[in-house]
Amino acid sequence: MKVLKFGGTSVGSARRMKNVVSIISGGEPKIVVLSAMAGTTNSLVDITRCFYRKEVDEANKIITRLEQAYAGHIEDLYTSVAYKEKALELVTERFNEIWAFAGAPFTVFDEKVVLAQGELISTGMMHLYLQEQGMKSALLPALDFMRINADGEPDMSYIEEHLGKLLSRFPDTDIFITQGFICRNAYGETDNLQRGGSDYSASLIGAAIHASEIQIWTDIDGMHNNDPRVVNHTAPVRQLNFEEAAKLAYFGAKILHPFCIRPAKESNIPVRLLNSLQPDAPGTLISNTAEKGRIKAVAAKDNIVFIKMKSLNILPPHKFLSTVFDTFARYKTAVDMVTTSDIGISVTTDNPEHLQEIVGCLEKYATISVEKDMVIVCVVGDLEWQNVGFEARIIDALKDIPVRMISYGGSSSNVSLVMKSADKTRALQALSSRLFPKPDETEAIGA
Ligand SMILES: Nc1ncnc2c1ncn2[C@@H]1O[C@H](COP(=O)(O)OP(=O)(O)O)[C@@H](O)[C@H]1O
Ligand SMILES: N[C@@H](CC(=O)OP(=O)(O)O)C(=O)O
Repeated sequence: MKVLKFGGTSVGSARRMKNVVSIISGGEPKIVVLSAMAGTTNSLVDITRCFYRKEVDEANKIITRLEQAYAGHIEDLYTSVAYKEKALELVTERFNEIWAFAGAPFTVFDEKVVLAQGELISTGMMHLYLQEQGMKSALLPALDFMRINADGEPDMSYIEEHLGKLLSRFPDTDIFITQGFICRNAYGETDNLQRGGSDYSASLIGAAIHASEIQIWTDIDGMHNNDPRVVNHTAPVRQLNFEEAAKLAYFGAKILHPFCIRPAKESNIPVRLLNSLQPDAPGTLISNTAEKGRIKAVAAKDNIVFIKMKSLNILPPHKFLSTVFDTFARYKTAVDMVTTSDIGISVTTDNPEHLQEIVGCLEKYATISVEKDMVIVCVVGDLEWQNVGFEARIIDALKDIPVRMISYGGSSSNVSLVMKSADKTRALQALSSRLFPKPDETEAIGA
């Protein structure tokens, strides 16, 4: 069985939904994971903000606009009056759930319920459309099997058991539709896997059912060798190993959710990134096959804070390092990159929530400077240290750009560099020109 995930852009209109149906019809049995229609979750986030601020009129406006948009989608998607009515009933029920919060005290639990509506609507609409087309499908409610534990980690044994039971109820069905993104937490409340989390849902489902392949269908022909929103003439990378893909996702390649690779890697299930607008394009295959000696791609992670700590020599060097890391750990603040010297340590984080407290604790032992609006630019590929030359090419590409910190050696699949956000575009373009000189192929190291 395969798992096919279609993102918000792939189900973003009636036409796009019909296109998804042409992709999922026929072939072997599959679980189809859908995101909310494009823009819906952002609108739901806006609605929750209004609810928190008690801006009922503004919330009403956004809800009404969204509800009208769905009325239009229903008109475009279904042919018969009977199915249009059924769909309208389904969508109205979901919107009533949202309306019920207007004007009432609003909590974080309510927020999760509002955010869940987008995926509940898109999957309900798809299921009805398949019925109208005479195609047999089953709707698997993600809230009945997708669960995270008290630490926010997926509860794999629960997912396996409950998904298995649900699937066994439909022995003659080949198309199963389910929601991405949404789940229940350890207390049984509606929760989610964080923004963009439908990829993660697909990968967890794939691992739970030991799928033969996980396909992530989006609006671009696979992972490109640089961010296509920033750089012109990027090209798809045909093959990545799990580690390279995980690094790119973690360091900002938006096409994949950062957590999505781990379950697939642990179960050794290939992940294919495909374009729902060009279903025959080969896309990118992510597996444990490594291609030797190639720089594969560049990605950038925004909103990074750079923290430089110069020791006041109050603590011995070994104690200084452990005190720094203990302090970050106490405030549950992960660091992305670290460099040390004889007198100090520099780190980066994407989580500034407790930065003031952390700096307050460490100021007794170090002179600290904090720089915001930084970016991590990450070059990914087979960068084994014996493959001489790759560092020189990266540094050469960035020769005109001030680089705040460089990190290599923690893994041999990436070199990461910290710089100001204002220099990101220039840096990504320079790296593309130097590392991938031709638009349709990546360059071998040393070539
Ligand atoms: N390295 C990259 N390769 C491909 N796409 C990328 C990359 N970096 C950023 N993107 C962006 O990711 C987008 C697809 O991800 P996303 O918007 O989450 O899709 P979906 O709506 O299908 O979930 C692409 O349209 C592209 O602009
Ligand atoms: N709808 C959710 C989950 C998701 O993964 O969406 P997409 O696949 O469109 O990035 C979000 O917008 O965060």
